[in-house]
Formats: sequence, structure tokens, C-alpha cells
Amino acid sequence: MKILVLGAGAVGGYFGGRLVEKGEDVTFLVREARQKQLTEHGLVINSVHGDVKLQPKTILAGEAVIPFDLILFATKSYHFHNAIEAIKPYIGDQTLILPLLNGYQHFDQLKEMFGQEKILGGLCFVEATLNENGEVVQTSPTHQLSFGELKGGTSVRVEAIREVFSGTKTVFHLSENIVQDIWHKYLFITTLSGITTLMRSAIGPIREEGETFIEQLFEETATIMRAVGAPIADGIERKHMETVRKQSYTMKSSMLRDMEKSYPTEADHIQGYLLQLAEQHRVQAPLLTLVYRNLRVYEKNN
Ligand SMILES: NC(=O)C1=CN([C@@H]2O[C@H](COP(=O)(O)OP(=O)(O)OC[C@H]3O[C@@H](n4cnc5c(N)ncnc54)[C@H](OP(=O)(O)O)[C@@H]3O)[C@@H](O)[C@H]2O)C=CC1
Ligand SMILES: CC(C)(CO)C(=O)C(=O)O
Repeated sequence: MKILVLGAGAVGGYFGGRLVEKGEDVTFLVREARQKQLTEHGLVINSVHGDVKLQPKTILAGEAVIPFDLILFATKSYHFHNAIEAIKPYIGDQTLILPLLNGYQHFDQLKEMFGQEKILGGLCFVEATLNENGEVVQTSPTHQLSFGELKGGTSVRVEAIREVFSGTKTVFHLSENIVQDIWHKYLFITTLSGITTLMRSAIGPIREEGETFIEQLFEETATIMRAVGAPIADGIERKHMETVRKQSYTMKSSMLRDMEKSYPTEADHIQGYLLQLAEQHRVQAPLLTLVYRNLRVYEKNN
């Protein structure tokens, strides 16, 4: 299976790198500076699940145009529209696109552009970032990529992907209810990135100050999701709260890590989109609004 990974950042570099390590046919579509870094230093993964240095195949947009079987879409949301243009030449009749971005809005956009049949559901749980040398640093026990048919169930094509994804040093999980998984992850990340960026802190000190704000943010966000008919399970807020309690003291969201580097955030794509939905459905969301305003002010000052 010919796999194209769009973006060799933290997520694309980690999961794409684990596939290269296994020996799969993976090419990274990158931009010039990243290509230079990868050519000179290799794709380096420093991980609690094992370090590796790889020399992956890379291309720049427009080079080596052939249709790929599978495209892992792993850019930030603010690069989404440019990145779409970059992958268009590599999409053939049989190509499947598996997005790994946090949030939900991009699925509707991809379905509208390429047709529902070409888009798989996808998400990942991994705490990863690029260090100043461009190495992927992966720091906590969880490292799972989930994928599946947006219409639910299984199919010959996702079973074939499962086969290709098997036997790596990371966890690839074929989900038969990926849309629910995506919304559950969206609930988790909206709250976790929101609270860690609001407090400018890893989760440990925030928990010590009291968990009420975290619980309220989960509840508020879940209320919006239920109002729009998102398929989230009863009691998911409590389950997510338990997951938050289990995180290491130093655990940070990728949004906070980006803030620490003065990078842009995905506030519009994650919190902002939910607030638009809240307004449309007349749901009050004062805490989420505060979280979002904090991110907007940060963006203005950076
Ligand atoms: N990091 C994490 O722990 C997690 C992140 N996520 C989500 O995954 C998504 C990706 O995040 P993450 O990997 O952290 O982001 P990074 O910024 O680390 O990586 C994104 C990569 O995309 C590349 N890129 C952007 N536009 C293009 C383009 N047109 N062509 C080629 N490459 C491009 C960037 O390359 P360049 O170097 O050229 O800018 C960058 O290397 C986000 O939605 C995030 O919320 C989900 C779970 C965990
Ligand atoms: C919370 C976490 C680390 C889980 O994967 C995440 O998705 C992010 O920070 O972007």
C-alpha cells in the first residue's frame, strides 16, 4: 500500500515514522525547510516507546505525482486549506484520506471537496512535539491512532489498512464507531487544551487548585455537542474527568506546547467552531467563551 503522509510534524512524524520503521511504503509530503532537516538529520523519534532514526522518502508539493492509496493528513488546522491544494495531485480514484487533526469541522470540508466515500474517520491520542532540532519527542504511555469508516462498521478497505498498520511499535486501532470516537476526542481536547492554555500550565498544578473548572468546562462543551446532535455517550464527561485525573503531573496539551513556542493555535478550529454552534443553538457557554477569548488575545499579542 502506497502511503503519503502530509506533514512530518509531531503527529505525522510519529505515526508515519512508526510505519517506516516497520518497513511500509511511506512518503512524506513536506515543505522545503522540513525536507532539508529530514535529509540532513533524518527523521528522529525520541519516545518512551523506543527511539529510532530513519531516512524517509520525502517529496515537495508537485513532485513525483502518482496516486497514493492512503493519505494521512497531519497538518495543523490553520494550514488545512493550503495543504489540501498540495495533496490534490496525489488523489486518484481509489485514494483514501485519513485526517488526524483535532476537532471536527475538517471532516465536513473534506467530504464536500472530495466526496464522502474518499474520507475515513481518524483521530489520535499521543503527546508529541517537535524539539528545536526537528526531532519528534513523544512523552507519555498513550500513543494510539484510531481510524474507521465514517458510516460505521467495517469494510474490506479498512481491514486492508488494518493489516498494513499491524505489527508496528505503536497502536493503530480500527474503530467501528469512529464518528463517536472523534466527538469524544473533540470533547476531551477542547477542555484539556482550553484549561491548560487558560492557566498556562501542565495539568498537575491545575488539578491541585481544584477540579471544578475542568468539570464545568467538560459539562458546558458536552451540552453544546448534545444540542447539535453529536453522538456522544451518556456519562462521557465523567469518563474524561477520570482520564484527566490519570494524566501525569507534567502532561500538557499540544496547544499549550505551541503557545510556549509562540506559535499560532487552533482556537478557531477547536473552541471557536463549538462556540459558533452554541450560538446557533442558543446554548450558553461562558467558560468556553473565556477560554476562547484568552486564546484570541494570545493570538493578537503574538
Ligand atoms: N502534537 C500532539 O500531541 C497532537 C496533535 N494532534 C493534532 O494533530 C494535528 C497536527 O498536529 P502536530 O503534528 O502537533 O502539528 P505540527 O505543527 O507538529 O506538524 C504539522 C506539520 O504539517 C506541516 N505542514 C503544514 N502545511 C503543509 C503543507 N502545505 N505541506 C506539507 N507540510 C505541511 C508542517 O510543516 P512545516 O514544518 O513546513 O511548517 C508541520 O511539520 C493538529 O490538528 C493537532 O491538534 C492530535 C493529537 C496529539
Ligand atoms: C491531549 C492530547 C495530547 C491527546 O492526544 C492531544 O490531542 C493534544 O494535546 O493535542
